[in-house]
Order: sequence, then C-alpha cells, then structure tokens
Amino acid sequence: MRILITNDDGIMAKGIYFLTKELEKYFECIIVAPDKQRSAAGHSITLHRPVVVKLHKLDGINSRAYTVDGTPADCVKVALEKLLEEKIDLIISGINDGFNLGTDVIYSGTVSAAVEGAIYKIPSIAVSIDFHGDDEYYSMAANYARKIVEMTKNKIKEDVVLNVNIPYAKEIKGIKVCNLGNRVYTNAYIEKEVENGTNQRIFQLAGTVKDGDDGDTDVYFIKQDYITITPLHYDLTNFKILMEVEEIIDGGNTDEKDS
Ligand SMILES: Nc1nc2c(ncn2[C@@H]2O[C@H](COP(=O)(O)O)[C@@H](O)[C@H]2O)c(=O)[nH]1
Repeated sequence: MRILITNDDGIMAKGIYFLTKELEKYFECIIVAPDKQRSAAGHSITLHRPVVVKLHKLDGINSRAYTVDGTPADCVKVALEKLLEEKIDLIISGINDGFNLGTDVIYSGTVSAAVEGAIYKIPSIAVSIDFHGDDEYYSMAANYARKIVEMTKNKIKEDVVLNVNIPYAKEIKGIKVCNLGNRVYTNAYIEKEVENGTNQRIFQLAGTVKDGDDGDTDVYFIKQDYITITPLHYDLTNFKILMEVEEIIDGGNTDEKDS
C-alpha cells in the first residue's frame, strides 16, 4: 500500500515527522508538503504564479520527501497530476497542531489537503491533535493514525475523507464515529493600537474556543477522551433543503411559458 503524506504545518513540523516515522514502518510512503506553515489555508490553490517543488531530505525519515512553496491542496494536486508516477492508494494529512472539529474543517488546510485527495477519488484521512506539542502525544497519535489506516484500508470508498481528531488524554476511551459539532470561538479578533492620524484599524485573528456541549458530535466526544472520526464529503449540496428551495423557486417561477 502506497501512501501520500502531506500536512499544512509545513515539512519541518513535528506532526508530519512522527506520522511518517510510524507509517513508513508498515507502508511505502511519499511526502509532499508545504515548505512552510500554511495553517488555515483552507482549500486555496496557487493560481497566479508557478509553484516550486524541491526534493527534501528529512533527518530520521527514509521516505522520499518533496516541498512545495504552495498550499496543502497544491501539494496533493501537483503530486497527483505531475510529480508522482506511482499509483497512490491513500492520502493522509497531518498530524495537525490543533484540533479540526466542527466548522474548523472549513478553514483547515489539513482537512482540505485530504479533501483534494478525495476529489481525485483516493481515500483520504486528516489527522489532528490538540496543541500540546510533547513527543509522547505525537507518537501516540501517529500510532492511532496507523491503526486507523490498518482498520480502514481497502474498505473506505475512494471519495471519502475521514476526519480524525485524537485527544490529549492519559487514557483514550475509544473511537467514536460521529457528526461534526458546532465549533464556537469567542474574541475572534484583537484590535491593535495604531498611530494617531492614520485612517486604519488593525485586527489580529485570535479567539479562544467556547464550544457548546453538542451531543453525539466530535466537539462533545473529544472532551470525553474519545478519538473522533467523521466521514466528510466535498459535495456541499444542502440535501435537507433542496426540495424546499425547489418548491420556493417553482412557486415563484415566472417562466416564460406561464405568461
Ligand atoms: N482563532 C480562530 N481559529 C480558528 C477559527 N476557525 C478555525 N480556526 C483554527 O484554524 C485551524 C485550521 O486548521 P489547520 O488544519 O489549517 O491548521 C484550526 O485548527 C482551528 O483551530 C476561528 O474562528 N478563530
């Protein structure tokens, strides 16, 4: 099984190091990752300039690695379109510094890199952990990520993304497959002082998480020390209200043939 590994924290991040260290013991791995931190890049791609791809030697890692001076989605796209001759069986993005729960997934470069894989009909997994940064946590998360790869390999359909979050817990209670919850941030922006007389205001996006207790969602179960897995899809159609909108439009439709 050949795995394309990427992330959004950049090639030098601990998360991709620990993830690759674990996966390459069991699978053939190739890294294609941003050359620097690209958090919250979402699904952006680089349109108005070329991207530069370089071979990169990661100390302690045997797998071939490339950097891209672009976004996480660029990494997956250029890897699958041009860079790699080999067939890729799975794409795994992470291990992200910071959970990607609920609506985080919309902003997340980590998740978007995995979604890009699903767009290319390759099963993909995004893995995120809490901000804690100790090696034991990364190592534990990498071990769980590998186990999830083992559990799901050849079983997950080609255009599915599994969004995985792993809690910082002494004892993980298990795995919950669940919906995305509602991720709430407060104090989203901090206003910075500006010199008098300037007609500008400066805001730094910050924010602390103030999650509600969404039942049966990733936001809830992560706090109960469960690993959460949410299957995602890039089809953003709102099927729940599709018929309702159709009726509204049909009801108000001023189609020529009716006049
Ligand atoms: N301060 C805020 N942080 C936010 C908000 N919405 C999302 N986020 C964070 O962005 C990253 C995106 O994930 P990544 O995989 O690209 O690193 C995620 O971890 C969230 O914590 C927000 O409204 N305010």
